[in-house]
Amino acid sequence: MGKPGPCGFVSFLLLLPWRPWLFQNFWLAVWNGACEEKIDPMLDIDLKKVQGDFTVEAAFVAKGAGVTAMFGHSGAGKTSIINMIAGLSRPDAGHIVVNDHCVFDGEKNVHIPPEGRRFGYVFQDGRLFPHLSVRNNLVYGMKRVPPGARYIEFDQVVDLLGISHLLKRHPATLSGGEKQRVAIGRSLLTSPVLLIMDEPLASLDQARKSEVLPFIARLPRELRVPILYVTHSVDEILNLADTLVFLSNGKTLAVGSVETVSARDDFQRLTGGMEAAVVVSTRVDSHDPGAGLTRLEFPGGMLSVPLVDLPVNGTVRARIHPRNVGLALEAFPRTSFQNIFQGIVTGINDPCNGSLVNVSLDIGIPLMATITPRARQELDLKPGTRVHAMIKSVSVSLGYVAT
Ligand SMILES: Nc1ncnc2c1ncn2[C@@H]1O[C@H](COP(=O)(O)OP(=O)(O)OP(=O)(O)O)[C@@H](O)[C@H]1O
Repeated sequence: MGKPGPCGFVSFLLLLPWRPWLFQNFWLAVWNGACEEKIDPMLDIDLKKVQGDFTVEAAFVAKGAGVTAMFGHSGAGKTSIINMIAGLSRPDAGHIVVNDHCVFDGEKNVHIPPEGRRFGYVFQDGRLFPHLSVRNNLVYGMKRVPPGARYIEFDQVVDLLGISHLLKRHPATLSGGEKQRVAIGRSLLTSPVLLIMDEPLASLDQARKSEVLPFIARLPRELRVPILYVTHSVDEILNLADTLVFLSNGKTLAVGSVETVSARDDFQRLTGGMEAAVVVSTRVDSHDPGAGLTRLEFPGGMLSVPLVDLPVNGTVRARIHPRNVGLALEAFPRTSFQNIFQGIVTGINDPCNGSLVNVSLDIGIPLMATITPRARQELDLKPGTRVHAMIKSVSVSLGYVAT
């Protein structure tokens, strides 16, 4: 995100020789409910702040211990919102309630300072202490948490993140992915009520990203810690997010499931038109090793995909790219395509490289297909034309997808 965020300040806070009693006092204020308690939503955010020419007016509610991803163009207001949630800047109005603890309420003049919010942070660059071993980096924050307020244990975190073999090493000897896993562990061991992850994978190459993603995906379910995740990456959103908050010009344009929000035209435009994809939540129905296929069930039908190593009944997100969808006016009696569905054309766009055709399948899901202008002309496609959509391939988010 490129600008000073909570990171510098939090590193500074971590280095302060804090007194445990001071910590405890802040926490008691939080736990005792400094303002009216609200039950149920895990994250209930409503913020208004005018900063120069830019106004933030954002609100969203995310329930359950899942991953809430904030996504928006550069300058959409993600850092501004994170800074307010972290307590580094004070909103003009609104409220911030996390896990039924109110840390800001404009009307009641409640503003818990950052160090009293019990939030954990993970940033793009792990910010480990270079002079400390991995073990000592991990226990650094944990030692400052009163035992009664700890709900995450050392062994649990080390096992979950697969870092037991690294404990004696120093940060300089770790790979980028290992450093990030240790940084996540250090934050978790402060037993945070909310983990804020600000582009935590942005500095890693694709291989390292794929290494760390599954670990992040396990956190909400195995440790019951809610995560607020800021990213520019659609892949990370599709693999991790339960709730997607889509921001533009300081406002929340949409809040909801990844499937719903990512299907919006404005989201598709921002994420690159032809690279956009339809996302379908599915359940592993069965495997057929002989045929090399796995069958994924979704409300309305089945998708066959190349064999995936996932347990039956596991949930996965299937992502269907427009470039992998072909359209025909008639059914092919003999075809190698495994996934053919009937539907109706609902709209046609003309991006530079071809036509993007929106189709509403009879089984109730939308689909997009890329076809050449010539194919469009030959098929005489227009809204209302009935078509057979052939899905050539489906990307499956393996194993670590949020549910
Ligand atoms: N203190 C401030 N005073 C005035 N304007 C500000 C201030 N802080 C941020 N802005 C403006 O608010 C807008 C949103 O900035 P913000 O950093 O929150 O966006 P962002 O979504 O995090 O962007 P990026 O992804 O590029 O990091 C920008 O136009 C920025 O210039």
